[in-house]
Amino acid sequence: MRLQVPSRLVIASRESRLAMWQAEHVRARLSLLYPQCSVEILGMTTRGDQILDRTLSKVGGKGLFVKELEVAMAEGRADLAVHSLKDVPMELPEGFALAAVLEREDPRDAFVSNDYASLDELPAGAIVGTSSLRRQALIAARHPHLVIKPLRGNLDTRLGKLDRGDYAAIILAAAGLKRLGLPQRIRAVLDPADSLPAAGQGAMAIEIADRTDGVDLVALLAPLNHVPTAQAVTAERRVSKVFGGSCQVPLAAHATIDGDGMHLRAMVATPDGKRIASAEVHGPATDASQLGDQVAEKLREQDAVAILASCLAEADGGA
Ligand SMILES: NCc1[nH]cc(CCC(=O)O)c1CC(=O)O
Repeated sequence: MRLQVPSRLVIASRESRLAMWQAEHVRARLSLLYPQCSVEILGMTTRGDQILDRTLSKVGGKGLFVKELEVAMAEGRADLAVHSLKDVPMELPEGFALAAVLEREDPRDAFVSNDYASLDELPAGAIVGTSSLRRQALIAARHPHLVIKPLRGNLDTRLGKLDRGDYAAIILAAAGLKRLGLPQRIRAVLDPADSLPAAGQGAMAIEIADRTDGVDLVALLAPLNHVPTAQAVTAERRVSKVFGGSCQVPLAAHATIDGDGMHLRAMVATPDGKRIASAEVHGPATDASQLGDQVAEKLREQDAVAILASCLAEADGGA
């Protein structure tokens, strides 16, 4: 059966440099696949981009970065949205779906500093910037002598705050720095054994809305879907979903694929890093969701629910 290729496709994207790079990457690949189709990018500002003064977990979480793009699709102003998968809520609203997950970039966290080469080199009291509760908990657990301060904004804003001297070092996703052509800013990549990545970190996803015009976007986007990455992030996001599916808790889930096999590791912690539960499972990559459930079950056996309950209580009290 021949695919019906529309004459025009519009990609909705946030306007940060990273989001635009990602949208342009998808645009270029679709243009190569479907030269007869004009692929355009519609840039837009989201609430998540506007609210820069508060920790994201306190103002509504991940959905803030995707809502406006979904509205554009629902209103027919865009056909697809390109996201950093890490920012996509575990459950999409009715009528939306992820159509493809692209091959993952480096999923690790990166240590960025102008003065120090690694977390181990930082002196007691040094200020480390991150707004991720996961990174905060993991740093606090291993480096209790460091001071963690919130750091928001897009990548350029965050690097600017480091360069201005507000922090001794900051932690960012290696993937974003690499995509923006800034790999030289990475002084050290953190070993996933020490800093287990967030679910979906380093992967891009394409979201679509249900439509009635007969255009099969899932089929059109299929060549961009990278099966091992899709399997890995299915397992990771399953763990996240089991534990509430928000970014309001320190939770990590990271899967690697070797041939047909998957190795899934996951962790939950209190924000101060004093209590950590971690677990891992191995199994067939095709059983991604079940592996996610299994690792979640192991975390539960280590009191994960109580650990997360204590940090949710803290978030409520600290507003
Ligand atoms: N929450 C912000 C965000 N969402 C995706 C990335 C980086 C790229 C990626 O993980 O794909 C970042 C920046 C960061 O965590 O430093």
